[in-house]
Amino acid sequence: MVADWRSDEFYGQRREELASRVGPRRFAHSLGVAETAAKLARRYGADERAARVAGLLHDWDKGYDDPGILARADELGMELTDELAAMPRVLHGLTAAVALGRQFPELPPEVLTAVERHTLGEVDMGDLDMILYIADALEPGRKGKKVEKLRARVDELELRELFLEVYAYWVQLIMERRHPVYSRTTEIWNSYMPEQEVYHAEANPDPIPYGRP
Ligand SMILES: Nc1ncnc2c1ncn2[C@@H]1O[C@H](COP(=O)(O)OP(=O)(O)O)[C@@H](O)[C@H]1O
Repeated sequence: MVADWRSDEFYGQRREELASRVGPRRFAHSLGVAETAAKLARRYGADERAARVAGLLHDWDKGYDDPGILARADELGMELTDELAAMPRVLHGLTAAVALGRQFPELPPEVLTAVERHTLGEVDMGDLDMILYIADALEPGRKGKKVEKLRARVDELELRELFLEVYAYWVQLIMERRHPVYSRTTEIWNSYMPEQEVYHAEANPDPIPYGRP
């Protein structure tokens, strides 16, 4: 009998399983993400337990190597686009969401969706989706000046603004590392941008009269 997903027992059991699914560094990262997500949930008025559980589980499938994660997606009956099949590093959240949903059907859809979206993001992300995305980037194990700057902005920014700061930082990092960028990244980014005011050129107040000799 599986314990209620909100219980400490459920958390403890998944935590133990996770320790055997990923290496010690990834395990420590997952615990850091869980705690950071819970803090962000408190700060932004979201469900703390859901955030902590999503943080713990987000890298559930990160232990697979590239051929392994492709086989995992296949076993789960997932149909991948050619593009995603060529980017195995981004698949672990997608497979984990499907696998966890089947193994623990009592997990709420918001938790599974947040796990699914934690790497690539998506248009129209919910609060928990954004919280997990941010926590993954800002947990205490992530080092660097930019990460520290972003962490310092948690108190100051609304959730959506903080998410956009972190998303922009990640996309920039991917480009700096000369990695391919997922083709929907621009669509996702643009979906959060306000409608641009259409620029109307002013009529030139001093036009050169057309046809002057
Ligand atoms: N929009 C994107 N396009 C291509 N690759 C991406 C994109 N977003 C994240 N990635 C890559 O996916 C991999 C896994 O990301 P993620 O799970 O967020 O990071 P981590 O493994 O460091 O926790 C990383 O190599 C990251 O650079």
